[in-house]
Amino acid sequence: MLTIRGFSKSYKGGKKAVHNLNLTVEQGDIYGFIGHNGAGKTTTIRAVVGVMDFEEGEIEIDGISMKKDPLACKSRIAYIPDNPDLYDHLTGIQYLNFIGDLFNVSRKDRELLIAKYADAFQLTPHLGDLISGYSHGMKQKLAIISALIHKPKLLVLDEPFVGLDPKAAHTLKTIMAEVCREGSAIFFSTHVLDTAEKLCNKIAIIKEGRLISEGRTEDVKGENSLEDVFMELIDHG
Ligand SMILES: Nc1ncnc2c1ncn2[C@@H]1O[C@H](COP(=O)(O)OP(=O)(O)OP(=O)(O)O)[C@@H](O)[C@H]1O
Repeated sequence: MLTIRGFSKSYKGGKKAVHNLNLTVEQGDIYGFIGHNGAGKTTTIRAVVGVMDFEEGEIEIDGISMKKDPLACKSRIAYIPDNPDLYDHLTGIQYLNFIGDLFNVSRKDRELLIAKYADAFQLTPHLGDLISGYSHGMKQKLAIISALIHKPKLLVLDEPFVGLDPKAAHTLKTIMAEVCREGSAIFFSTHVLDTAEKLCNKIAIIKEGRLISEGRTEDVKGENSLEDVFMELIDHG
């Protein structure tokens, strides 16, 4: 579903943020991408979803090259950045309908899925309110619902648990597992190692722009906790 081959990125005037990164996310995977602040997670994610140009390497979504056919790639992706910037002058439901229109979601599917996910995130009573009046967590929930209603093949989330209350975080974990069982794939960054350990079937650890461990969660962590392995690799890897 997602293949990254030999991806490198340098920012203008800056050092190399990511070096020769290779990884593969398959259908049904919940793939956790972890690393210290400044390790290169957001840089990689922005290239994967096609909002940042890159010169070195290849990124494919569902077998399609992001460089050659970015529109076809983006139609298969939903991306939730760490600080979603939504349209403040729309109400929640207007925003969801706007996204539904963009992705050609049928009226029937739209109504069913909005009702399902807005209820799960307890956002239904607020869908008629302007987004400008939403809290950070409510905006995060709305962004997540907007991503789910068009049933993306690949869901890419940057720090999705930041700003969510414990109930909403639990709801999101349940939904992430459900959509992957139904055939989507998820690639997400997180600093919440407990959650990554429990939720992800695959993990990649990035340090200073280089992958230092990658694979099935049980192979990456062995008999240890993911936190212990992460600390060891970050300090001595
Ligand atoms: N627009 C930019 N211009 C120059 N350098 C940048 C830019 N964005 C990121 N960087 C640098 O690239 C490196 C990787 O940053 P990135 O945002 O990808 O890290 P991250 O792993 O997402 O970190 P965090 O966990 O803090 O969000 C850092 O050294 C950062 O300073």
